[in-house]
Amino acid sequence: MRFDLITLFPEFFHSPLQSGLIAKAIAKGLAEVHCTNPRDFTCDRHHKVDDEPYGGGAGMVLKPEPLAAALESLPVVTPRQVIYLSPQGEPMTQALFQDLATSVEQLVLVCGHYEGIDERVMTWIDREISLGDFVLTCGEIPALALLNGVLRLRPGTIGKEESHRCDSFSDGLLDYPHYTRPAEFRGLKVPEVLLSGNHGAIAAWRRQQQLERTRDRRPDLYQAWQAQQSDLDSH
Ligand SMILES: Nc1nonc1C(=O)NC1CCNCC1
Repeated sequence: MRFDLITLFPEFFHSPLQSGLIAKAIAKGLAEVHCTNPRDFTCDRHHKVDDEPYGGGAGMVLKPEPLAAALESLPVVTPRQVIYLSPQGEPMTQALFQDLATSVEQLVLVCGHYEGIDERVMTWIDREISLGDFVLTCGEIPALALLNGVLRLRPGTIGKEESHRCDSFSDGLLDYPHYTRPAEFRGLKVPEVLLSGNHGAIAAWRRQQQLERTRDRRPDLYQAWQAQQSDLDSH
């Protein structure tokens, strides 16, 4: 899988792509990551990538020429999607990551800055995606989150030490609590059932924990899960 990051700050990605499972996946050749800086596609002596907004107002807007030139400079690997990261996009979910991990071989991620990009650049964009309903200083953080979440789902990225099982969102519920040695820590004990060796009881306890946590913390997810269950029960 090829990731192309359109970014004014390629150095932002150096460290996070050099550690952990993502670095291992890249080293194993499961993915290649390329950064392209729109500033390299400017023609003026100041290498201008942004300008004042038409219609006035605060802030700056990323100019269309450098972004379009950067996008057009990329090799094309199909199937591909060109994604603009912005708060106006569809929200990132595990289902969206699953979709991208299984449907494309190239992901181009355009990282926004300032007030945003000139709307005419949307001509080159397939999909707008948001990390969440908040505003950051840069689109690189959402781009990194998306790269991480999608590459994690590609075969070979996570081994037996971590399974996609914990993608509890994939079954619509939050994850259950986890414990490891020691059995007692500062007077805090591990739930007895987890020490029982009774795999049926352990599975039932974990499922119950998922349901209770989702009900208490994310009523929106819980409601959707209940609706999904009633659909399944009625078929
Ligand atoms: N939330 C977000 N999901 O994707 N991008 C997001 C974001 O906040 N981008 C910033 C918006 C203001 N300009 C700099 C980039």
